[in-house]
Amino acid sequence: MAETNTGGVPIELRKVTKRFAGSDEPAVQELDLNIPAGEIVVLLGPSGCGKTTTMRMINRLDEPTSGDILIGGRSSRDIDPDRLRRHIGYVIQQAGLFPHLTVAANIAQVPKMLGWERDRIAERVDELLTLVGLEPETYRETYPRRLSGGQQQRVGVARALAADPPVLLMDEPFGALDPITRERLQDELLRLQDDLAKTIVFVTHDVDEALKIGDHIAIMQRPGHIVQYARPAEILTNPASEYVEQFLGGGSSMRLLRLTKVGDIELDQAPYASEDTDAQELLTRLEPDEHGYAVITDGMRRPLRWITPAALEELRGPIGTTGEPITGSIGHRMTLQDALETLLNADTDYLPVIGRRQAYVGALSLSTVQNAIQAIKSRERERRLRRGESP
Ligand SMILES: Nc1ncnc2c1ncn2[C@@H]1O[C@H](COP(=O)(O)OP(=O)(O)OP(=O)(O)O)[C@@H](O)[C@H]1O
Repeated sequence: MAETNTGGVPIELRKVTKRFAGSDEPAVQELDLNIPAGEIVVLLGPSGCGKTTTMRMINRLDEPTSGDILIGGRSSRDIDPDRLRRHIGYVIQQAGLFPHLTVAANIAQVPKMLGWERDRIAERVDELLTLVGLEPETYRETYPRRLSGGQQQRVGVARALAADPPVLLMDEPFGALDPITRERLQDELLRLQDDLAKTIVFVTHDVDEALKIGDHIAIMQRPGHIVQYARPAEILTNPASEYVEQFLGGGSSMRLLRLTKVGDIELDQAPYASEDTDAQELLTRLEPDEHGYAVITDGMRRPLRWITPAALEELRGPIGTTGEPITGSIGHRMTLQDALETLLNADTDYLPVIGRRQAYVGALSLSTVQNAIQAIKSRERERRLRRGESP
């Protein structure tokens, strides 16, 4: 897998303008954009705002009318276009696979152009098929028409990654897929990116896709310029203009539930203690706290049991194995939405939240989530008030 571990390079667009012959307004106008190495940057905006043109200028499928594009610090004008495209993977809607070539031959295109040995290519094809979740034995010799849309898209991603390019351009890659396949491929792209750390420019006009996939999002407006460039949470809580707000549409609170990680909200700090803690000592910590329970943990602070004040009152000496076993937990990286779902299906009204190495970091109940939602809403209200709009 050594070859799939090359990280990305930064891309910088400096006052890039593109005018197509015969059009009055430019497709892209004096666009500045810094794309950090190893990040996914999403270009988001309505049809015709210049997303695709911006992307096509990065690999020189379109040439800028003016301005400069630096890739890894080098002006793209100084790089031969063919060479440039071999170092930039490109994934488009409906994959764009060659129908008369097998899956393996489709993936092998760039390595072949680079003159790789047959064995090396074959090995790479199998490695990539596995990477994108397709069994090489089954799919290697298949033709694209026999694959589902999702499978074709996976092959498209494998093909783009073939020569391990530092940059991937993805133009609405999941646009033609059904919602379930689309979500699955988004998840897999994020999982892949955890290992590969490519610089990815991703075009979409789907707000939810952008919020989920992007490390940063550039919201574009016609004619071809950026109105806000920020992290997803910042865009939701602090849209730069009414245009951005309208483009995002309603439901920002629900979106924040999907975006916010459990570890980022204020958790219920129920006290915890190990089994050898004196029961009466733990009781003194519990009462003034107004918490109805404490968490008993092992030596690594992993949660074992719940214990109530009533149970502690009966006890003298160490707590030992008293208490009710904890049957579930919530990971600190879970989204609030998933945590809510887990809570609603749990046997208890609260669940421990575990952080690194499964250590207890706090507890979550419906009211903790409700408080977090309220905090999000009041931030939104404040923002509207500041702008002089009615709350
Ligand atoms: N080859 C071309 N010749 C002339 N005009 C073009 C060409 N390509 C794009 N345009 C124009 O440039 C503008 C931006 O187009 P572009 O495809 O970049 O937008 P987009 O945001 O990607 O839109 P969509 O979401 O519909 O793909 C549009 O007005 C489009 O008509």
